[in-house]
Amino acid sequence: MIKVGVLGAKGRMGALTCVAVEEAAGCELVAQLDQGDSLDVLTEAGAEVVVDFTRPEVVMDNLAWCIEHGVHAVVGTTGFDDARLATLRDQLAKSPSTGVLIAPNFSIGAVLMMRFAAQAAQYYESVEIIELHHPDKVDAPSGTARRTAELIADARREAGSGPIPDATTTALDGARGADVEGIRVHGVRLRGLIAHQEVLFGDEGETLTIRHDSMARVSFMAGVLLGVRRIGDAPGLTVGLEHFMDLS
Ligand SMILES: NC(=O)C1=CN([C@@H]2O[C@H](COP(=O)(O)OP(=O)(O)OC[C@H]3O[C@@H](n4cnc5c(N)ncnc54)[C@H](OP(=O)(O)O)[C@@H]3O)[C@@H](O)[C@H]2O)C=CC1
Ligand SMILES: O=C(O)C1=N[C@H](C(=O)O)C[C@H](O)C1
Repeated sequence: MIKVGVLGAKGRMGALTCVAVEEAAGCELVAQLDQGDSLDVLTEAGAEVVVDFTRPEVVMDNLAWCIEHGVHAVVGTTGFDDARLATLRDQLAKSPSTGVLIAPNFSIGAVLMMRFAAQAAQYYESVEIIELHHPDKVDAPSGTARRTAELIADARREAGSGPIPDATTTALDGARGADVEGIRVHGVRLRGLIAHQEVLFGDEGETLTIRHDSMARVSFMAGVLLGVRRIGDAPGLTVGLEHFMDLS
């Protein structure tokens, strides 16, 4: 049995994760912590793996504690940039048997959408990303959109693609979205939505749109459980659930 603790257990994702872990074969839910609870409960309960669905402003402190105490972490919380990932690598170097998975998106379909977008990137002159979420989301653009833009930018660099054409010289603030490594990312917040993304590619005479929709948060649970089951055998830092999936 893998002993699992959940951080952010009263939140939208954390609460669902508690249920998923309780129902999962080979997993035991030993701690459910939220704002104000002491992380020491995790050691008292013998947690081997922690799932973090909290907030970008607290997740780094949670992970520092987990790494220091040799507790593996499966992280859905957003807000990771290169500087944060470098900090985690430094911390993990001092606790070499501990594993941390940072998964911008746990939905299998979203992981595939990112993979397909990276594959398509070299063939198109233009690309833009539209992410659409529920209005209670605290960060923009989404972690998924940032990651997708990074993967597309990497693929374009590798292919030697030129700059994306855009003749705009006059624009209201925000009209052209955020610039993530040269890729324009647009955010929509709309009641009724959960988590959705479109990646639009264009070239002479054709466009390609890759769209993924999470219609319910249960779509993230298979990926969370995959992370929980695999992280104990993956010391160090893993970024992206695709590393635990067979996508060859
Ligand atoms: N990777 C993925 O597949 C997914 C990632 N996410 C990401 O997960 C994160 C959480 O999303 P969501 O569940 O919707 O957000 P919620 O606001 O519903 O949940 C966050 C919870 O964490 C609690 N919390 C805040 N600080 C702490 C702390 N220090 N220790 C423990 N708990 C704390 C919050 O309490 P309080 O409200 O009192 O602050 C709240 O209950 C976001 O970054 C979101 O983008 C979401 C969906 C999928
Ligand atoms: O806050 C959310 O809801 C989601 N957050 C993640 C993100 O920012 O990409 C994953 C998914 O989009 C849902």
